[in-house]
Amino acid sequence: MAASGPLYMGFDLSTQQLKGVVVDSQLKHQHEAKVDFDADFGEKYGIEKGVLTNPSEGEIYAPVGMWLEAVDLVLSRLREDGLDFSRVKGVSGAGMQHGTVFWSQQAESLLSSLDAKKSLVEQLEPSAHKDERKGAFSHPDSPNWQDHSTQKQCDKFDAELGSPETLAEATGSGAHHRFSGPQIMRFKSKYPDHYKETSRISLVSSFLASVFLGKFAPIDISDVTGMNLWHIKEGKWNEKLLALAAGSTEGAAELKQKLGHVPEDGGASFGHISKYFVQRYGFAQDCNIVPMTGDNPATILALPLQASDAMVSLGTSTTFLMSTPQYKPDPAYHFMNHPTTAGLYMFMLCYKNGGLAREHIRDAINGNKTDRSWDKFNEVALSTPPMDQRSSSDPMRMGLYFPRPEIVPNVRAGQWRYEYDASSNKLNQTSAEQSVDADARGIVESQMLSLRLRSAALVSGHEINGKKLPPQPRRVYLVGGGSANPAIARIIGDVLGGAEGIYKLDIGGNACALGGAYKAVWGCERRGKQTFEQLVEERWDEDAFVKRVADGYREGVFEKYGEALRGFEAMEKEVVKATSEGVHAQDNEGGFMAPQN
Ligand SMILES: Nc1ncnc2c1ncn2[C@@H]1O[C@H](COP(=O)(O)OP(=O)(O)O)[C@@H](O)[C@H]1O
Ligand SMILES: O=C(CO)[C@@H](O)[C@H](O)COP(=O)(O)O
Repeated sequence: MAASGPLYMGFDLSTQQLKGVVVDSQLKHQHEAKVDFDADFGEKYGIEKGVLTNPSEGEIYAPVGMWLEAVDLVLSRLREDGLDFSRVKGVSGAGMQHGTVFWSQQAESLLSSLDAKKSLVEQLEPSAHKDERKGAFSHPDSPNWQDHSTQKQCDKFDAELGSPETLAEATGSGAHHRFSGPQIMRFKSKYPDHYKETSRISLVSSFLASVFLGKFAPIDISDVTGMNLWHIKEGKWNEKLLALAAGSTEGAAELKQKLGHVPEDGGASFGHISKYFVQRYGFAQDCNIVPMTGDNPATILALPLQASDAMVSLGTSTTFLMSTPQYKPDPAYHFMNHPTTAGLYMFMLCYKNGGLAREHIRDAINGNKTDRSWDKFNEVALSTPPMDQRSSSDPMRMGLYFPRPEIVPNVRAGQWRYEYDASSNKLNQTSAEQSVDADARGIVESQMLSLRLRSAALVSGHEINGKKLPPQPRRVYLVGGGSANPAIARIIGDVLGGAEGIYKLDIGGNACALGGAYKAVWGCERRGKQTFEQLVEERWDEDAFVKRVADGYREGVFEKYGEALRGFEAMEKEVVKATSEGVHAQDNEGGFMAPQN
């Protein structure tokens, strides 16, 4: 018997891939497909790890035409996977946060009159085909979240409302290089003609929603909080910050128009899918486009996350996510609107040196760049003792591994190694002459110590089998490409704890797209005021959807990392101070460093 019943589709347009996941009403996974930008388009667009770079200015960006090609390709791969598009009743998803897309004056008329016999890129971005016709974009590229060209603009954003603290209080974050407000400010001054020609500025998420909708889709209520332009508590654009980005008070009105209205409800359909997709792929005509959100907000929708749970997303970036009713902003981290539930917030830490920095150590351990296996990395990581401390009289060894300039803390690229004696609280910088093998455990410990340090105020104690445990997350859920790695999961449990353990979603590598698909289910099937959490809990199948992959809290080990935290915090302070004073031997601005053995 042919399968029936509605299906829901979620996308994840992130740094290195476009992924699509399809689920049914019961949240069960049905289909998935992906486009890998380097593998599928590396040569054509000249990208590496999904992006183009201009190191002299710290710019990192991606060609929008490539993403359009990816949309057609991922849909054709879903068709090859057997998807019956006529059953798809809702589409939602996510885009990497902060990135902006600049639409031209003729964009909406092009979007609404697409010919189903031709590809999206041919019609919307003809210049990607060396065609001189005007396309739908006033600028061909979208700044990527790894871009770090906006220090000057960030200084102005931090000062505009009085201090980084007041900016964070208003917008949920201090100024960050990648945030859309500082990026738009720089774009306007670098490309004044392109800015003038822009009819609409989308985020990556609302760009993707616009393509499916066939007209401009509004910016999402959660993703808008990654711009440094939205006043979270007032629920509206901050006029002073708009004027700063646009260069004048009159400019603020024009910018507000280019950004458009932001609806409060993350679940209300924007309308039906564009006829291009109905004719080309056979989507149902009444398929709804439900607001697409940022990749991290979508990730927290992939499971019924409780307030005391943490998610660690091991993608290109490493991010730490919690859903919380508390709003306690600070320039060191981010608070964002929850994508579905008013009154909840998403707490986030985001590191630029995540997956690529771990790969960098993996390649050094493997001794060559062609062997991409994680086996040796995992083997040495698990055979190295916590903090590389072989006996209690040895100092702890720790380091910072930043092949690219880092966000948390804001320092330029470099690699530093230290020894820390916890009993005397003494910290010494050591030379880079250490065996690279110790770096496998070292880099994961370093990343996790940073997360533990900064999330300490949000976690609380738990009682397990009548025993009181120190403050830590109840569960840690791992998602993103790196969640497939058991050694990394083990070390994460050692450092972060996790009263009930470390868990992984069944399709953890696709959690973000999955969260997007669940959002589509909620947008289309919610009853009255049913919240996203209520709907997901009602349909959640714990045994099928999540797996416990490692122990969390281990008595003794967790406490040892607690001691290491003091040294880690001091090390970071020393590195930040030294780099800001320019006293720094081993750094390397911009690109990747040569392995240091
Ligand atoms: N077995 C593994 N161990 C560690 N890292 C892995 C493993 N498999 C994939 N990765 C990492 O996952 C990253 C991609 O994750 P993904 O979530 O798909 O990225 P993004 O969403 O940023 O495009 C790669 O950079 C790679 O380093
Ligand atoms: O900048 C951030 C969050 O603030 C990044 O998390 C991006 O949203 C992209 O992440 P990947 O999914 O590509 O790692």
